[in-house]
Amino acid sequence: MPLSQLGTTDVLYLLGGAWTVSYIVSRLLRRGSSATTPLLGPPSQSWLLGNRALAGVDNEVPIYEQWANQYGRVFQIGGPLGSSRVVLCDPKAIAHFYSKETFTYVQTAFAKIFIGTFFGRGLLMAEGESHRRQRKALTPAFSNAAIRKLTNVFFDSAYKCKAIWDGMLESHPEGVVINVQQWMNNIALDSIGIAGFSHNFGQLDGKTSDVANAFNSLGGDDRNIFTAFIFLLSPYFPFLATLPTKRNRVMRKLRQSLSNISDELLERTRKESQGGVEEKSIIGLLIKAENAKTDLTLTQEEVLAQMNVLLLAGYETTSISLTWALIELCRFPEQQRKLRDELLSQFPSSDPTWDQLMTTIPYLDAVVHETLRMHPPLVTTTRKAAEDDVVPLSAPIVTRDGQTVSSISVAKGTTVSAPIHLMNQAEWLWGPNAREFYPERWLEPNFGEKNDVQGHRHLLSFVDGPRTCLGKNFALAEFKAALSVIIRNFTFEFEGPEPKIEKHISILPRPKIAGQDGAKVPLRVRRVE
Ligand code: HEM
Repeated sequence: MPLSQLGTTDVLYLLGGAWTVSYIVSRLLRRGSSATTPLLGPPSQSWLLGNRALAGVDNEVPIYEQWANQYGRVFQIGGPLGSSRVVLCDPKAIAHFYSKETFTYVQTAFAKIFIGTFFGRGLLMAEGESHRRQRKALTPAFSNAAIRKLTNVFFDSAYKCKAIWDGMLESHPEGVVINVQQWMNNIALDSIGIAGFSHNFGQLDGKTSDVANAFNSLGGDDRNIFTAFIFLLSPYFPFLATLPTKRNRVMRKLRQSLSNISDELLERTRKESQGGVEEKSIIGLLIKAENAKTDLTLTQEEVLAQMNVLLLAGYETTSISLTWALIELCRFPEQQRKLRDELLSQFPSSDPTWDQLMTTIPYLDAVVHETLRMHPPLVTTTRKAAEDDVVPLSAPIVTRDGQTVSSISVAKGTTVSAPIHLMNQAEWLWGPNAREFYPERWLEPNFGEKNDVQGHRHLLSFVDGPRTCLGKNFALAEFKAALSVIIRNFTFEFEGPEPKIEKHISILPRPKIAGQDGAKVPLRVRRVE
């Protein structure tokens, strides 16, 4: 049934059910805890829907910045059904919040159930000691030495894409229009498959995989109210996940194909120990390390769940970032030329090594970080306080009852969030051109001087603390390798005047050119002559 055909009574029943569950859970969580400091914040338009200022907005940053300026660097927003969340925009408060992740600040109940049900009990949903143990087991597989060995996987994927585009352009010197988002997905999925767990999904060989289908399905390409409803409730009522809906069938196939891939990988690592080919993939290294120990730190189920974690954390994030880089380089042709000139002058006929990618191509580094600054794939971190906490501030704020405070109390059960996109683009941290794509800022001698945000290069795109992105070096190597091949060989332009870019709601928000059906970013691509 399409959403528009839902009656008012249906909607009220749905909301009533959701409210009852969330009310009971939040009462249970708050029992015996102290109170959160009363904070200023934008008014809610209604108890039922909360503050609606962010609903359907493509760019939330100016709204958050205005609230931070008006109410202080820590404020409160009303959510649906009388709920509220504390928003931290103060660098010291954010550093404290991230440092206490997995113990004091934990995934919200829904996020935990969602990740656990659909992607297994891996690192992303683990908390506290279990998270620490799993992270310790996984970390060596992401070392610089390990990523260095994987760099050719990223180049191979980019060159496969290049070969296909060359074919498409052979008899079209005027260029062809290509939906680049699809190709960045193909590069990212094949790369994470091979580098993550030695499996070629074959997206760049013209195959379609169950994994790509599952992501499209979760990403809302087949939205309908019935499947969406079953999907949203199935974490709470597991039998719903067994109903024969299209999405459940797709998810079953995803689990089955990942389980087959992990069996193959286990078989290969066994053969390797008897003198086969060296296993370089992240999960392959993990299995090898686990096999070498007498006391296993990860269960078999956890090893399989880490494959899902790599897919969930590493596929869309990288393809979205690559797509955004191409969009920005179309908006700014001068920057596109400058990047190509740098790459062609340093690497006219060879590819950079991993060390060169990481350290000696400054403008590529600037474009990559500027893209991650302007378009963090994850725009906010939202967590629940698992215990009472006191959050220190770098500058005092005035509370709702007129007190000036230099720290705030957060009661157990409170929802707290850090707006990654705002902290990456706030004028008070990045200067008056904060909301412009300007890679040159990364090359300025006094860059970052006034910015106290902790995180990779003052960005929160990879967050900070115990949950900081484990695949950061993998992601940066892949982003830089793929972009270097593509920009050296092709030019990109919008068809006609600069189009409006909208948000396509998927597992993570993706860019789309306004008016396109689905998450499409068609650009005119020409060969560099
Ligand atoms: C541009 C690309 C990427 C960005 C911006 C990014 C960003 C992030 C962010 C924000 C988190 C924290 C998630 C949370 O708190 O819920 C995270 C976690 C994680 N990322 Fe990435 N990521 C990227 C690519 C990758 C890649 C390619 C991999 C793996 C190959 C990866 C592996 C992970 C893992 C394993 C975690 C979980 C860490 C933990 O819970 O301890 N990421 N990433």
